[in-house]
Amino acid sequence: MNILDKIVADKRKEVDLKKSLITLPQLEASVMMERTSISLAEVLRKSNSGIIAEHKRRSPSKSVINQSLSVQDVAKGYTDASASGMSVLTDGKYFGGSLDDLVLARASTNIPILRKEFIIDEYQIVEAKAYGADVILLIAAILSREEIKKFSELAKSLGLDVLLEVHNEEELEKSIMPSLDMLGVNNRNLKSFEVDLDISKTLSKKIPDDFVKVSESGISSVEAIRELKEFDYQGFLIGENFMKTNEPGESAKRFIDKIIA
Ligand SMILES: O=C(O)c1ccccc1NCC(=O)[C@H](O)[C@H](O)COP(=O)(O)O
Repeated sequence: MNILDKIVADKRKEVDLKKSLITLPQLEASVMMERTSISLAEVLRKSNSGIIAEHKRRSPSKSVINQSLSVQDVAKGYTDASASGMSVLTDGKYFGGSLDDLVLARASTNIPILRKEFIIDEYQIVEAKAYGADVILLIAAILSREEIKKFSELAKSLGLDVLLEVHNEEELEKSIMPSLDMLGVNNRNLKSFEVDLDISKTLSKKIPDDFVKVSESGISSVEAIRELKEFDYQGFLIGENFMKTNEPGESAKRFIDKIIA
């Protein structure tokens, strides 16, 4: 079984357990359900940098990245750096994240927050809203077209933006639909962990102009951003490059300042 299949199998068990502990009506009672979400797609359309800075403690490809920082400090740092958005990993087993991280990030910043999660059930979308996210991620590699449609339409009905992630042409063709806001190309193969920025460059031509294009993973230089901008990317999801430092906010600030200089 590859790592992605393992993550999804664990996620199914986790979601089933959660559903038995916290019911949908209980989730829907969260004050956050009334909050007006901020559109990351709109922010990216107007942004000069397009950086979506990620809070990432560890990962299957790198094990430990940074376990010592508070998510509040990281969120404040990314906000001071003028990041366009923040991505918060909420998976515990493989990434060391949690829904607490999402709530704490929400309490520390007003920039749009992406719940970075392996979404396989509508329950997790309501959860994303209830815990303060503005955007959800849907990963084409683990969802059918019907699921992408059902999940993205639910997210839109809750006022959330949808970032749909693909890694190849087949996933892209299966996924295009009007209920998506952003098309993300993951440069990392989630089964082999191989990273190649050319994946973003190759797929860009196939993404219709109606969607904001986001390039994800393996980005560590301003030169790479400049090249990706030539391929019409407006969003850039960066995790490890910032989180591996002692001050992710400062690191993001220097990076963003260089882009907009
Ligand atoms: O990062 C991983 O090792 C990973 C492995 C399996 C599934 C997903 C994974 N990462 C999730 C992400 O998409 C990245 O955290 C995000 O794009 C930022 O990537 P990076 O800048 O390379 O940290």
